[in-house]
Amino acid sequence: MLTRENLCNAKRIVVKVGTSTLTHATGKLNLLRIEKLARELSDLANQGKQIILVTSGAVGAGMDRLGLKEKPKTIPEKQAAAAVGQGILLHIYEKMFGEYGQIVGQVLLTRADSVNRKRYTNSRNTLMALLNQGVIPIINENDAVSIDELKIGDNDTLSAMVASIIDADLLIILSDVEGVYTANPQTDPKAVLLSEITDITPGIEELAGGPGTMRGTGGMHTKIQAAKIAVNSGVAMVIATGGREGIVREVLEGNNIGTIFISKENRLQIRKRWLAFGVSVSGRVTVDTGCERALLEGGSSLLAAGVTDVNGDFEQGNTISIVNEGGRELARGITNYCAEDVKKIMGAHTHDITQLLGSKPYDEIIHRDNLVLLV
Ligand SMILES: Nc1ncnc2c1ncn2[C@@H]1O[C@H](COP(=O)(O)OP(=O)(O)O)[C@@H](O)[C@H]1O
Ligand SMILES: N[C@@H](CCC(=O)OP(=O)(O)O)C(=O)O
Repeated sequence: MLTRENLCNAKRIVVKVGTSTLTHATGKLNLLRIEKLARELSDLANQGKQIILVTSGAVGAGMDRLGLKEKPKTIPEKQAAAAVGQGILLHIYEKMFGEYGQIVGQVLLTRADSVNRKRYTNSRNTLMALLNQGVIPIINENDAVSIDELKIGDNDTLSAMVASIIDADLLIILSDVEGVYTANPQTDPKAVLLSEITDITPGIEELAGGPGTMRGTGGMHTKIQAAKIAVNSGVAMVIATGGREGIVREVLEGNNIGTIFISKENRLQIRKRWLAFGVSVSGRVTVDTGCERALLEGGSSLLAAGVTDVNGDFEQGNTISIVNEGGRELARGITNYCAEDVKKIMGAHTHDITQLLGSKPYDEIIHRDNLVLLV
């Protein structure tokens, strides 16, 4: 397990850099910063580390080239900006990494590449092949073509999914803020930096606000969601400022900077990681405390008797979240019943399902084999 003291042992490292770090307040690319990042990551690759860069900035770079002062409002306009900007970004990375003799390869992903298990495995194989040849994959969401339903939507989540897919040791998210504060430091001067988070409780999730600038996308909220994916996949995560030169090296030296999220000791099996994080969540069921205990401590399947509420319009076969009465997400899994049927059978005993629905195709709403615990 990685802690600050042994971060230097991280071998496979995903670094995510946000638009707020890659651009100036003018909206133009911060070339000096990109150059320094390329130099630092190339040097780490020279040391034998396997580095993956997840970069935002396509929409920002495209907006600048197209002379747009505000973020495009319609999806096609945003996609057009991304199409223009992605080329610019890659051209610059290719040039700057090339200065240090480092080969890079562009990989553009969408949710479709993880929803389907074959494509999930294929993405992993491609990335591993690049790493095995000493290439730094440069990843972004394929914004120009991804449709709403199959969008990952933000690169914090994308970077955590990538880290999960390739069994990374560490994910470093570089932003325009030092780490997670007790409140948004841009609006609350009394906010205090949290150095270490061992448990992502609902309280921690509540601290996280939206983006700091109109250039950023998800703010701290998506970074905390990303941390949930990372730690449950056995990947430690650090949020740190991308504004400081040498920041990645400092993190790896174990300096007390930014916020570290300690990963769970047991990495989920790959199928369970795919189930929990590759697929979109289509709805939510709330369970009572007895059911919570049975799931967490008893290794049980989810039965109708423990369900107290249903949200969302999910179908049989969709992935749904199981939350406790305090709203904490306990698990995710593939449901055997659609939302309408769960509403009819919630609170009922298994032997009453036939009477309530006219048939009972399954005893459990989610079978244990198709369920992943997240706490
Ligand atoms: N609790 C918090 N701690 C730190 N930053 C926060 C918090 N809540 C909201 N934020 C905001 O999140 C911003 C970083 O996210 P974002 O603007 O999306 O940047 P990026 O482009 O790096 O993803 C910070 O600048 C800050 O304004
Ligand atoms: N894929 C988009 C970035 C999405 C995103 O999450 O942006 P950010 O919050 O700046 O990391 C782009 O390249 O513009």
